[in-house]
Amino acid sequence: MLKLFRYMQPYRNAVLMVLLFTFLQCLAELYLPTLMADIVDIGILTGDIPYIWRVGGFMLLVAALGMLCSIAASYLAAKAASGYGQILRGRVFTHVGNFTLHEFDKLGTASLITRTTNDITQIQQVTIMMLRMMVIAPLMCVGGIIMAVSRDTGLTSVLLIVLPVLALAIFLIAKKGIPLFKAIQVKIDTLSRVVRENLTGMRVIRSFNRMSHEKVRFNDANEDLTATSIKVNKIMGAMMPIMMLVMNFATVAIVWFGGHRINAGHMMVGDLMAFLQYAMMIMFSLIMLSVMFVMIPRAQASAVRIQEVLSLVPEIKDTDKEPAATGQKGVVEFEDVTFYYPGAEEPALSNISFRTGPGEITAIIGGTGSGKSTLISLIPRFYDITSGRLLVDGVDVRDLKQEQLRSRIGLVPQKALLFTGTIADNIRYGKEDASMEEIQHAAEVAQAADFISKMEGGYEAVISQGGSNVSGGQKQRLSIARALVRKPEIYLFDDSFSALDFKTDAKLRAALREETGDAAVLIVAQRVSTVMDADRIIVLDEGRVAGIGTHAELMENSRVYREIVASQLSEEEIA
Ligand SMILES: Nc1ncnc2c1ncn2[C@@H]1O[C@H](COP(=O)(O)OP(=O)(O)OP(=O)(O)O)[C@@H](O)[C@H]1O
Repeated sequence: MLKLFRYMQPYRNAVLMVLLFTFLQCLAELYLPTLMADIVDIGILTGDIPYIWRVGGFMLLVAALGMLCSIAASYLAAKAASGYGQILRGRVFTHVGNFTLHEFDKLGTASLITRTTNDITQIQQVTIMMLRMMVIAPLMCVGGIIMAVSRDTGLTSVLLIVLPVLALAIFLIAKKGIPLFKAIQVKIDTLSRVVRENLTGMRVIRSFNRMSHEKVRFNDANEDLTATSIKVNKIMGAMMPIMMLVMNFATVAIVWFGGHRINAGHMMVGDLMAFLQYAMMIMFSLIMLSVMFVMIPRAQASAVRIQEVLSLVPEIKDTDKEPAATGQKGVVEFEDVTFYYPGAEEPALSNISFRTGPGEITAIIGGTGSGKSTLISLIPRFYDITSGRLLVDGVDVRDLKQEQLRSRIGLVPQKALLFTGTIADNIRYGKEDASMEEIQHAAEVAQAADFISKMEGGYEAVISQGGSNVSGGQKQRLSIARALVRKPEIYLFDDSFSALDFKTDAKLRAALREETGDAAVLIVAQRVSTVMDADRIIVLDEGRVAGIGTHAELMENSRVYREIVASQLSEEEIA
């Protein structure tokens, strides 16, 4: 947690002010019982009314100052902790933005969401408490002991018995509670994962009638979290009565022994009253310390999870080099590229070599799991290749800044994803400053203009979360328009025509050929009809190139390609 505190730097002054105000508040509170003892022992016993008024007035002043310090400290602590939370959230969000897909896989999306929200809130709340209690508890404890001893040394023997008992009780409670607090965080992760899968997979769950199964899964996670929370609350609930019991015993003991000492003339009534208050302060400060010892490990568990995210170094880093201009545009070259997914034993791609130039369409076809999407994801450097060379415009992709590289690419992913906002906003996502004409043109080429004009509001029609109010094919066409509006040098279509009917698919490809001009186009497809007129077709089989050439060439030389064609033609004929 201390490591994370460095992000509090901008609030350093506020923190110092909190510590100062809290310190002053403690001094005021420690002074009050002494003033009260003076009123009783001097003012009341001698009947000195002006003295009572004078010291009483001073007491009010000290109390008011203490209160003002307390308010100021609370306000500044809340402000500093909230700002700290904001900074932490921002840091985590930005850092996660640099992650490669591998790091996402490692931590899990659900866990990353919990870490950015719940864990940081936890740290934020504990920081508010810590800022205040860190000063109050030790100061009240030590100050209280000094003041109590100064009032009556004889009575302190009661404290010598009570305080160790209290400390032991606190230790036992904390020992039981701390592991449970750590467990809670992990259980919240599990619950959010179940909720997330349920909400995103609602259609599948319903269509397979798995509602009851999912309910059981949710209930298990929910009950597990509840059971642990109840356990923690039981322990915390027991803490207060135990503390109160010890404190009440201490009060009785102090009054009893104090009474005897007053009778014997060793002590005055005011001193006993002040002593009682100091004893309370000491005990309360111990309780405060115990709360801190319980809360800090809890926040510590959260801090470790945040630190884990922040210390994860993205595998793909930007180069410092400025690549020499090659004069090439719209060229992608694979030179003997082999790629293993992190931790995988078998390569997903082996010895891939091909070159696609400006104005050329290269299609990639192959069975499921043959490595088509993997090949496409290497070009924008979602993953780094294991061996060989991958060149874009004649430069190794590792020698280009990621932003530089990606600004040349228009990617249409396999799973079309839209963002909440209007249709125009979603297309403009590809090019921030796109004019309305450019947006409309992109939509026309993507064969989306027709259905957009039929929607209420046209380009201003609102897309709901995740694009649930448009069909799969419409979603695909909008994500194609988003890539087109960018006018990139390299188009990557990852199985982006699968949800389109044959007619729309053909119309779209014809329009694309005109639109893409000098750009390199890579199309991953399952349908032979989609790839037939490409300049080059790469047939992938279990991560290896099983043939490269035009449709006619492959029909002659490639057994795998002929098998794919044969299987699809017969399927279409059957249909
Ligand atoms: N994130 C990943 N981590 C580890 N292995 C992966 C990952 N993604 C894909 N793979 C593996 O890599 C291989 C190629 O997957 P890829 O998604 O590239 O196939 P594909 O040809 O695009 O398949 P499809 O047509 O079904 O989309 C598969 O065996 C798959 O299990």
